[in-house]
Amino acid sequence: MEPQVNPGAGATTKKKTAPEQTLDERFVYKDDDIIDKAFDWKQFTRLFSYMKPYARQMLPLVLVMMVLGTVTKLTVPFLTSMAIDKAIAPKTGSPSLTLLYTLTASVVVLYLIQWIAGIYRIKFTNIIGQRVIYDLRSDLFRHIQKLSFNFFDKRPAGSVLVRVTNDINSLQDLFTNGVVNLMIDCVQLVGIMVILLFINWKLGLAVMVTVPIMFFVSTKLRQKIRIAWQDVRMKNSRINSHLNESIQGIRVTQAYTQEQENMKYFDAMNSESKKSWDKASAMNQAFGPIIEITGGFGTLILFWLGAYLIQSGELTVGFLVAFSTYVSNFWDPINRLGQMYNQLLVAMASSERIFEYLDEKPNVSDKPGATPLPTIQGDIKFEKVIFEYEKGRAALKGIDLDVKAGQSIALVGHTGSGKSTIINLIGRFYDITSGKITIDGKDIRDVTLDSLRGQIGTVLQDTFIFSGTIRDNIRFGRLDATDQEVEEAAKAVDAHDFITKLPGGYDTEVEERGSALSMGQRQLLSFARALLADPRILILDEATASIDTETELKIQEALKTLLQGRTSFIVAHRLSTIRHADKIVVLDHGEIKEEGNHSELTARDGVYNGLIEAQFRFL
Ligand SMILES: Nc1ncnc2c1ncn2[C@@H]1O[C@H](COP(=O)(O)OP(=O)(O)OP(=O)(O)O)[C@@H](O)[C@H]1O
Repeated sequence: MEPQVNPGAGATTKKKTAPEQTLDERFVYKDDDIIDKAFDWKQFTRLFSYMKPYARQMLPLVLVMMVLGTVTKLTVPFLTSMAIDKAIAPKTGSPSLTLLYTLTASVVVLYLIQWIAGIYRIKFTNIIGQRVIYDLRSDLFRHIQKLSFNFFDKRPAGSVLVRVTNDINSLQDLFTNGVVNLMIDCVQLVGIMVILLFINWKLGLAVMVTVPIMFFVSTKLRQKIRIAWQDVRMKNSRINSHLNESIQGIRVTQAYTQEQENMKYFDAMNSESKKSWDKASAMNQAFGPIIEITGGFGTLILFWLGAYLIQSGELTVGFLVAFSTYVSNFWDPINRLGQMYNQLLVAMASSERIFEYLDEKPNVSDKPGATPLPTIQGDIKFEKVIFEYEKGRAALKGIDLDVKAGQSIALVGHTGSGKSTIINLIGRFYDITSGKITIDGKDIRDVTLDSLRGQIGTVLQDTFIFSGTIRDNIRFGRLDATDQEVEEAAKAVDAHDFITKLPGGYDTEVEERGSALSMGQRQLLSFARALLADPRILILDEATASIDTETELKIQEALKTLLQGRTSFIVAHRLSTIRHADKIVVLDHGEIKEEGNHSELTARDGVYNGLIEAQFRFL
């Protein structure tokens, strides 16, 4: 059977065994594109409010250039008609070469002005466009950075990326060319209409009969073309998602020899993309001839009626030539207006997606009147804390915990028992559903987020290394730290040795996510980073991956340095860490089952003992 690609979100969820499953059921990518979107004034004004800061300064210049360009353009056919009627074939008297030269020279000057006005118009509009896009992109990035974990839980990174890149880019055209072209076309259209009616109203009206037809054809057909191209974009976006996933998961794919299977799906998507591209491009090709035929119909009327009017003496040959030039200048703006309208609708869809993110409120934020948290001593208390990621499914079911300043707490429990949830709540990355968490007696919801998180150091299991130098990565803990402080922190956690052995020492550039460093090295770097930040509370999600004994010992020593004098919560995976903790909290399905230090808990022969036995029986 031909593999089918998924029709987007909402693909069947019926349970099937693997052999029955089609590829479209295996890979489900949420389609992010709004295919068709009606024009919305409110959104349009909001979008254009981004132009406001630059409009006063730049728009008058653009308008002057635009008027200059249009007036010169519309004057040329008039001079041509004069050249024919007055200089080349005058009704009375002989042809005048002097007049012809003068008119030709004037036309050259007009073209020159038109050209210069065009250059400056494009320059100024580009400046406006680029600044608007810059502001929009910054706003969106600034806002996304403030959004809560909850927002990112629900959205794949790819879809967020597409909004910051593709959707913003699709507005670029509108701001750089679209708006100004729209104004130029409107001015030109009105100008030409007035001139046509002025030269000969009968001929003018006759030619304009084709305008509504032309406008209708142009708008309708363009709409179809736009939807076809949107479809192409959507198919390509699915290819991107699959590509992204395939590259990220390439190690697993190769380890399980799933390359063929992935290829089949990719081929199916690729051919769907090609099909939709063929369709869109065929429509595009049909557009030109249809517009030309409609235009030809207008020209036919023009020459047929024009010839008649010349015979009856109501029109001169020169004016007929000028008329035909105006008419051909007439189709372009009409044609472009249809295009512009469609461009506007595409922009509407993009801006809707951008504004949806901009309007998204972080669900964890400073409450009105929140005060900065004074320097923390380190007492932490959980009182009857209940937390649900999703309504009705409690991840923590009434946690009571009393931690004294300087104590180290090891959180243990089976997978999914709520260990990571507890540490996420201390930094208020999620707000609790009910109960209370206090630090030094202050409810963490009453203090500002910055002052709270600024005093908590976090070391996650999957240490995130940013692209940049080793030094930059350590300094991420405290941006104003001196080079010496960076090195002291590295020495304290025993990372100095391996860093100095790297080709560039502290200035070695690490690739994105630090893939060139070993797990243990990355851990040590993150310890140095946390030590530099010198937080009163330390949260540590211990790495699960096993490392060699030597590094293990180094990490244990580094950990001791790091934990000294701080209140710490460790999601512990190593027996040595657990043993040294002041208090071990054993979690089970979101509840605390046991609490105490290692010797107390082992003496009890309860859940802890069973857990230790199951996890560390190989030790
Ligand atoms: N972002 C999330 N959205 C919805 N549910 C979540 C989310 N994160 C965790 N959960 C659920 O909350 C419960 C507790 O998860 P948590 O990550 O705290 O467990 P854990 O003890 O840290 O597990 P592990 O040892 O595997 O890391 C689990 O049932 C999990 O499915």
